Amino acid sequence: MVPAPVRCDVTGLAHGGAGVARIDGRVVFVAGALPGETVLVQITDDSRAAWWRGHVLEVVVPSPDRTPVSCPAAAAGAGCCDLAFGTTDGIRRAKATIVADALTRIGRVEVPAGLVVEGMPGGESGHRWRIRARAGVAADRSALGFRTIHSNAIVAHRCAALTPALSDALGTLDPADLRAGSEVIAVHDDDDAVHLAEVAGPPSVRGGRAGAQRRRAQSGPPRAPRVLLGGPTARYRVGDRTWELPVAAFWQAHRGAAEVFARTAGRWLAEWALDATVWDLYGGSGVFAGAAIERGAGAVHIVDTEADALASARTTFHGSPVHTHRAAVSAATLANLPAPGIVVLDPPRSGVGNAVMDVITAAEPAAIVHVGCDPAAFARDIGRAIASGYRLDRLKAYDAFPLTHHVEAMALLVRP
Ligand SMILES: C[S@@+](CC[C@H](N)C(=O)[O-])C[C@H]1O[C@@H](n2cnc3c(N)ncnc32)[C@H](O)[C@@H]1O
Repeated sequence: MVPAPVRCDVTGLAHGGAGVARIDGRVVFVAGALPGETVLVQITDDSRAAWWRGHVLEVVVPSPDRTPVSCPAAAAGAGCCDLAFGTTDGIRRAKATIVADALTRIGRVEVPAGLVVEGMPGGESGHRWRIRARAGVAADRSALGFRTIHSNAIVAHRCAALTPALSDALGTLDPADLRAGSEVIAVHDDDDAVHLAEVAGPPSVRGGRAGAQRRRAQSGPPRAPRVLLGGPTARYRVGDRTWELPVAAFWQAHRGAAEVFARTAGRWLAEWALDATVWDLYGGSGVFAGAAIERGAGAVHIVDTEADALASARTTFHGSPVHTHRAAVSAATLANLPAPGIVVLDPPRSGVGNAVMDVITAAEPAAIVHVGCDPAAFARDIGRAIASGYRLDRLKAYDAFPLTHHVEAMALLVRP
């Protein structure tokens, strides 16, 4: 039986973007709610004893930070911009609380007072973003657009996070020319060029392994990216340095992100960088390697699993003391590197993990910079380093994914 709607007060925002409320002492994560609001909630998942999930049916008392939904695709149900119904300042305040709470609760870290989530150059939406976005192709190839939350249905509205040029380019595609289960990667690069490429969508959308095999037999999604517009590679710049990368390869989504993160890391590391050996772990094409080289590093070792990113780094850093290692970051990989003076970590959402953090702290670099896009994993890693004797010297958080619940945090850890 569907539970009756419940009225409740929302006290905070959880990592993941849902409002946090309590019903009879039980935590309820409420999608579509902002801190400070009173809402009528439809419970959608009451299967656990500790917490439930629900979504807003009606806002009874709105937060002063509530706005009309600023992303047309999100307003139509797409999962792209999940917090496009809040003011920039209000959402940033909530994200700062999420980062600080994670550090305190999970990392057991004393967080400096007044942590703010800083804005990025280029504004909150559309205009002048360098963005890499994925749009899905409907199973019956009738539509191209963004997937709705919790379903594979497609919403063919513009997403506010995309540059107008990207939205316009996506609008020129005829989904009937694409393959069912595909996704389109859209990139607006630093030459102002727009690139679109068709790639295979995630297995859940394609129907799992069996579905993928069946569709491949019926000319399913392409195995390698298929260029639809522009070229196979995109060009990105940080300072005077240029990278050329396949369109589907990783690059920071926000136009300002690579520059801002590299500048912050470079400033933080200046004290130790001269002639230092630097590990740039999860280093991709070497954005942080560039910051270290600029500060006079003696040698930089980039470790990453992606061949394309490392090939691009070798071209960009030709003639510089930058070495690439195609491997998963692990105790075994790190054992083969020369001892570091500095370590930079920019892992995927899962973070670094205790085992690798222990290897890094045991190598006793003077400074560690951690860049994390998942507050919980970031907090766990920072807490682990502090438990091994490091001190949190600097902490920053950036609104690198405006209109969404995502946030990027950076920490400098030093050996006292
Ligand atoms: C958040 S990106 C950062 C890339 C780079 N620092 C940048 O700013 O462009 C994370 C990187 O980790 C890499 N990666 C993911 N899992 C990995 C693993 N287990 N070992 C090494 N690299 C990994 C990905 O290929 C990706 O390049």
